[in-house]
Order: sequence, then structure tokens, then C-alpha cells
Amino acid sequence: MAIKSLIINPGSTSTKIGVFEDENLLFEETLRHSTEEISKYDTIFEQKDFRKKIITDLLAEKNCDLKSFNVIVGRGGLLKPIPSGTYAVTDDLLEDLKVGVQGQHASNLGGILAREIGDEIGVPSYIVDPVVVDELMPIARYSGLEEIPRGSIFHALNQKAVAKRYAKEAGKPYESLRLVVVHMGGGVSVGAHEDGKVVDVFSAFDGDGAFSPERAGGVPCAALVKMCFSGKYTEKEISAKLIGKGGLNSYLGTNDMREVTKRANEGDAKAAEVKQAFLLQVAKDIGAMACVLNGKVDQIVITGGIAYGEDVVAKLKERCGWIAPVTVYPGEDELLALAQGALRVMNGEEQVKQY
Ligand SMILES: Nc1ncnc2c1ncn2[C@@H]1O[C@H](COP(=O)(O)OP(=O)(O)OP(=O)(O)O)[C@@H](O)[C@H]1O
Ligand SMILES: CCCC(=O)O
Repeated sequence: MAIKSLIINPGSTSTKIGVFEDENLLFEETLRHSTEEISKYDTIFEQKDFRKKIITDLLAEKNCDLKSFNVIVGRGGLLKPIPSGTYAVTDDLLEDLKVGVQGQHASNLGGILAREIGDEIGVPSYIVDPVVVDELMPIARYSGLEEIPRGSIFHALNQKAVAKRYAKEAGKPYESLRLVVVHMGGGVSVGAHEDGKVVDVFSAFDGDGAFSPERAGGVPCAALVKMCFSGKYTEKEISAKLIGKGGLNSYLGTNDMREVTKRANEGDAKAAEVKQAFLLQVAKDIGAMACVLNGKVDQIVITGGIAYGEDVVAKLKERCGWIAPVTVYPGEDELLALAQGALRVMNGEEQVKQY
């Protein structure tokens, strides 16, 4: 009998929902949230009921009975660093998502909602390849300050999914390829994939690399220290400036790259310049990750919502096309990747991991 799964993927600017029977998508929906809508809530956890209502309303609209699901799967959040895999949403894992042991992130809600809905209807709940998947090589952990090692918080689920999709299409094992994967969504991350592992990664969330629609990315640290001690801001306000109100939001007051493009096309010089600055930063990250791979890059793979922008892709090809050929998978494969992760354990092909 087919396994019916409900997939919940809360992003920083959207909630994506998918309903699958085995690997077949019955329907999916992306509900976008404006900065005003999201900023009403003080914490990510406070968004739980708002996002749950969106999900249950959608299922009702599609005449899809909640009780018909065999499994609920969520995108996993800021847990402790863990290996890649499918994890049961146990009490410990749930508690760490609620607390946000490594911080606040929309994907913390994926596992929380999966468990809440799973418990309501008496079926298992899982997360797959959460944002804390950590495969960094030891020398990538150095930051320059012993007390502050670099970490691995990035779009692990989609980076792995598109890298494997590219490998399949190229007819080669993922583990044999050297790829630079560029995810451009509400957040941005650029990873170096080698031997099937993400050995180094820039992530705007972690305060390094390019800015993104909502994240500041790397900023000059001396000026940041001054700002922190200026007495003008609380710690919470500074964090919100860097993650949430940073990037496009800081310069242009919108997290929507389509809006930035519209303004630029209508002659707004600032919008045009900010967009080019964003693309310059992403291109520099791609170049850096090419060096991590000793310049031997099989393919650059570009993905995320912003990759729908043809002009965005054209500019990145212009700046980085000399490094390696470029493949573009706009949007993301996260819903299918989540469904597949759950199916592998439900079908006994893979052992479910315990946090
Ligand atoms: N056609 C398009 N052209 C350019 N940008 C686009 C297009 N469609 C969507 N975007 C932009 O993509 C961004 C959102 O991407 P995405 O949906 O991947 O983010 P998310 O899932 O909310 O966050 P994250 O990917 O960090 O988890 C927004 O800035 C949106 O404006
Ligand atoms: C997925 C973690 C990175 C981000 O959201 O910016």
C-alpha cells in the first residue's frame, strides 16, 4: 500500500506544503509571508499556530483528510550539529527545536509541527537533513579567533538534494563529484561538496559570506563591535538586524527579490545597485569555494527561489562561468527530499536516526 506523507517546510519567507503518495506529488503549495506578517511575532515558536492554521486550511480546501496520512515530515532546524540523515522527532529533539539550541530559525517549526500533527493523528513524525548537518573538514572550522569556531548551518537539505539530482542527471555517483552549490532563498549559502560531503560552506545565517534577502552575512567586525556597545541596541535588536532585517531588507525594506527587480527595472538606481552588490558577493563566495576544491570544480549548481531570475543567473554565469559549467535548478527539491527521507526509513531501506 502507498505511504501518504504530509511534508511541512517552513522557510524564512514562506511555508511550503506537499502531499505525497510514495514519491508521487499529489499537490504542493507555497504560501509567501511578507516581512510585516512575520515581524508581528517575537519568536519563531510564536509563529507555530499561524503556520499550522495555514496548513490545516490548505488541507481542508483540497478536501484532504488529515487522518489519511501515514507519516508527517518537517524540515529540521537549529539543533546540535549532527550527521546527515532522517531523524525521529523524539522528546529531546522536540525540546531542542523549541529552545533553538543554536538559535531561532523558521525550520525549527518543521519538526515541531510534524510532531504536533503526527501525535494528533497517531502517526510517526520525522525530520530529514536539518540545517545543522555538519560535514566540515577540520581546517574549515578556523575563524581566526579560537573561541569562535566556524560552524555548518546552511540549506543542507536542498544543497544535498540538488547535488544528488545533478549527479543522477550526469550519470555519476554524487560521491565522485566536486561541486559548488549555491542556494539563494530568504537565506543564502554556498557550499563546497567533495566526496559526498559539504567540506566547507558560507552561510549568511552564520555571519559569513554573501548577504541575502533577510540576512546581513559577513559585516566588518570592528564596526559591528562598536554598534553592539553603542548602548543604542539590545542584543535581541542587533540579532534581528543581522538575521531578519539584514540584507535586502536593510537596504530596501523588502525581502522580495522580484520587488527589487521591478524597482530596478522602473529606474530605481539604489535597487539596481543593491542587486548587483548581492550578485558580486555571491560570485565571490563561489570563487572562494572553487579554491576550497583546488580549482577542480565539475559543476556549479545554482538553486533557491532567486534562481528563477534569469538576469540573476546570467550575471553569475558572467562572473563565474570560467570556473566550471553552471546548472540551474530554480526553487528547491526540498519537499521531495523530505518525502524520500521518510520513505527510506518507512520502507526499511535506512535506519531512522535518534538524536
Ligand atoms: N522569479 C523570481 N525571480 C527572482 N527572485 C525570485 C523569483 N521568485 C522568487 N524569488 C525570490 O526568492 C526568494 C525566496 O526564495 P525561497 O522561496 O527559496 O526562500 P525561503 O524558502 O523562504 O527561504 P530559504 O530558502 O532561505 O529557506 C525571495 O526573495 C523571492 O522574491
Ligand atoms: C538554512 C540556514 C541558513 C539560512 O536560513 O539562512
